[in-house]
Amino acid sequence: MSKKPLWIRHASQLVTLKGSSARPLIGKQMEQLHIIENGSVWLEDGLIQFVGEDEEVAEAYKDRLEEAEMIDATGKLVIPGLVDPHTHLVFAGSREKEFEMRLQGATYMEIMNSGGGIHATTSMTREASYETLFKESKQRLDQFLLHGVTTVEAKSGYGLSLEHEIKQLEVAGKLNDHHPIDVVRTFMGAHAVPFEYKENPDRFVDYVIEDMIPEVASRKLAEFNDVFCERGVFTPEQSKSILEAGLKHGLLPKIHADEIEPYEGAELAASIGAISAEHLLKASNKGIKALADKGVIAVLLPGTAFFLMAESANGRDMIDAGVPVALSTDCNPGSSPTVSMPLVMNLGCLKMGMTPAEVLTAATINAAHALNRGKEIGSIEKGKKADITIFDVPNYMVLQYKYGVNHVHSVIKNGELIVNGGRLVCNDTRIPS
Ligand SMILES: N=CN[C@@H](CCC(=O)O)C(=O)O
Ligand SMILES: [Zn+2]
Repeated sequence: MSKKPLWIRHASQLVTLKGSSARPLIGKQMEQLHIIENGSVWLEDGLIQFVGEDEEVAEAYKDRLEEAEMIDATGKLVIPGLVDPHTHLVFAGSREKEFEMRLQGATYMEIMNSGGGIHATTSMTREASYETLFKESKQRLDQFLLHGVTTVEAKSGYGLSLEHEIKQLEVAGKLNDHHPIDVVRTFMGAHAVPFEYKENPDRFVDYVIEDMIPEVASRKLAEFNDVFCERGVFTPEQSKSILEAGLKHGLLPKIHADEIEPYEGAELAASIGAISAEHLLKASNKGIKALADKGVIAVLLPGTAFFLMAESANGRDMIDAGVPVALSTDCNPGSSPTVSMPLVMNLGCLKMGMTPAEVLTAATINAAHALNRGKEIGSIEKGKKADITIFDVPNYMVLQYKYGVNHVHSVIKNGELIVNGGRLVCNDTRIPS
């Protein structure tokens, strides 16, 4: 943790998103960014200490101004560090051949059912050593940082056996310990039925419930429990038992729901009290209403829809129905091999009818709530972690308008400048190569 205070000054726009730490923003609230012009923030001891107009901060710290390292944000946009609440960060290998097959007409499920897809990455991840998994995943984390992200979720689910699920979760834990980005772990043993259980999927469900969940929970390897509820993967009944078993062991439920077909996944998320329902491309109106009624956060993944050449989830309708919406990359080797939250925000506007203000809310404070961290991150307010991203654009509208460009100028994590001028400042000994 830096001893010197950091003083960010003269932001053309400082987007604070203040007042939203208790619960995610819904409806019109998602447009209320609480912007300060000529904004300034004082960061010290890893926390945000003071937020205001430049003169206010200068006055408050007038006896200590000389002590601080100053960042001049003139002409720049300053926002809370981006939060990515749905990734499959830890995996080995890549699947570019499947990409080509899909371009030639094969579908995601056809590839998976013929032994590719999640199964292919499971084989590569099982075979990879701990060190290889760490190295490949760490490179992705560096890329996330360069795209302005300061917290990511990481799901397991490419091990599909206790030994290999634990290996993935341990790698994610080590990344959290050694990399500036905070890595929040989700157990997803129910990501697919592995080959060895193909003839008896219910036995695999029992294995997840009786062996995997208790071990993962007792070793505190994850905070959340997720399941791929989709026709041909896990049924709503199987998903329910897996999520209930997790709850009994203190793992909060998340769910991959209604991605390829309508399957009442959103309804299940609401009835079980999941913290979030994710994907939702095919969620029914009834399901969307249930999410709104129960305050379940919809984590939407427009990069996945784009990459699968499918129609995006209807973010506009969900916001209008009162569902709290968050955005995420879904970073994974099959359906969304991207690390770019800025691109995901662009797609939120272009493909889901969300406004530039709504996508910012969805990628910061609402994403923080989807990770049960609304009180610590996601807005620029006194007492929160000093996680901040600075873009080389004068306002938040330009960030969405000039799409396809990485506008990140600086990233500050826990009060330390980690990315400067668009480059990793690699004098940090916590980042092993
Ligand atoms: N849909 C299920 N799981 C991942 C994809 C995993 C993969 O294809 O490797 C997702 O969220 O998109
Ligand atoms: Zn996913």
